[in-house]
Amino acid sequence: MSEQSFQTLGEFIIDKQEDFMYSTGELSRLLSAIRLASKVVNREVNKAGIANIIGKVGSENIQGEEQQKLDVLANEIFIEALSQREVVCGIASEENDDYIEVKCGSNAHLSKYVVLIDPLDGSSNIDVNVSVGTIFSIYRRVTEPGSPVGIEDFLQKGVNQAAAGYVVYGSSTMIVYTTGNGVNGFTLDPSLGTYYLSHANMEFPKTGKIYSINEGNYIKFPQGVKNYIKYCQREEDDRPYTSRYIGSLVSDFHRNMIKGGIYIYPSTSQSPNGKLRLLYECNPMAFLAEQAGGKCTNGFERIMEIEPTELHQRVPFFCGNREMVEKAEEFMAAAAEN
Ligand SMILES: O=P(O)(O)OC[C@H]1O[C@](O)(COP(=O)(O)O)[C@@H](O)[C@@H]1O
Ligand SMILES: [Mg+2]
Ligand SMILES: [Mg+2]
Repeated sequence: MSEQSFQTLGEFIIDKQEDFMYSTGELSRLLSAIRLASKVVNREVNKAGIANIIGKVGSENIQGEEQQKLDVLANEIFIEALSQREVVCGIASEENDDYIEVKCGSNAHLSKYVVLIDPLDGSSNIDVNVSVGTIFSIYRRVTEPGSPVGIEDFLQKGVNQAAAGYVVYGSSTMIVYTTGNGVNGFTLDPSLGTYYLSHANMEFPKTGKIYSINEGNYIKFPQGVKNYIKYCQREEDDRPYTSRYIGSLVSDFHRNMIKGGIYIYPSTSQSPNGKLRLLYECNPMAFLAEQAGGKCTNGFERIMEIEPTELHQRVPFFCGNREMVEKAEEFMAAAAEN
């Protein structure tokens, strides 16, 4: 089938507008702004080695992480694309200490959407040409359109997300997103600069055989996680499972959603809340996982039911095939009893 017979992302966004009774097209324009920004970032990622955008900028973000040049560049590209189109009234990003109130353009403050982004996910892989990503989460504001944006517009439970998704900049570049009606994936044809629907109605396969965790931290893991890893490695039934860990959440999640698996970033003795950020990493991946028939918890409770208290708060993260996450939870509960 030649590409012109595939549905484009632009066509899909318009078609799906009908899913929303009183749609104003605002969410469609917002998704289109993300589509555009992802193409610009894709171009930069592809030529990173020759465009002097490899390496560190020499500054740290609020989480004390050294910022990579591509972290900062991707952040600027997404913020500009979103704020120039009056489609959002506020933006929060991993690379910005505080949220940004979008003022440019006369009507931005009238927009009913806020966006939370991880502009470049998997930063440790940028310099070594391993796939990285972008993660986004979209909410309707809780404050009145026209009034100043407030932190409460961002500190919403994941269950309130209007849409969420990621871009994976890998051997091919894809956008995968949901608006609560299933998960769809689109592949970029760089020669035309067009995304095509290549993965309709994505779902976790019934069973999974892959576990993804940074075993280098094994000694610091909770006993429940150590026991689950041993369970995955035991030679019985359909095990041992295969260990796969890219070190980019987007890429590890994408592979596990297609092949079947579980990704875990647990608490450690050093960081009791693990590493991943609730609002712009865990909630969007949880929305996608649940829409694809999977499950996502902090080892005990549903990620999307966690009440956020801070913009950059971290949570332990267990995400993937439903039965694999439930098995991991069994080990966490059993260890918690001891
Ligand atoms: O190197 P570690 O500790 O295993 O952490 C890897 C994890 O950290 C992350 O890189 C954090 O995301 P950022 O790169 O956006 O900060 C995830 O993508 C990845 O899964
Ligand atoms: Mg990240
Ligand atoms: Mg990041």
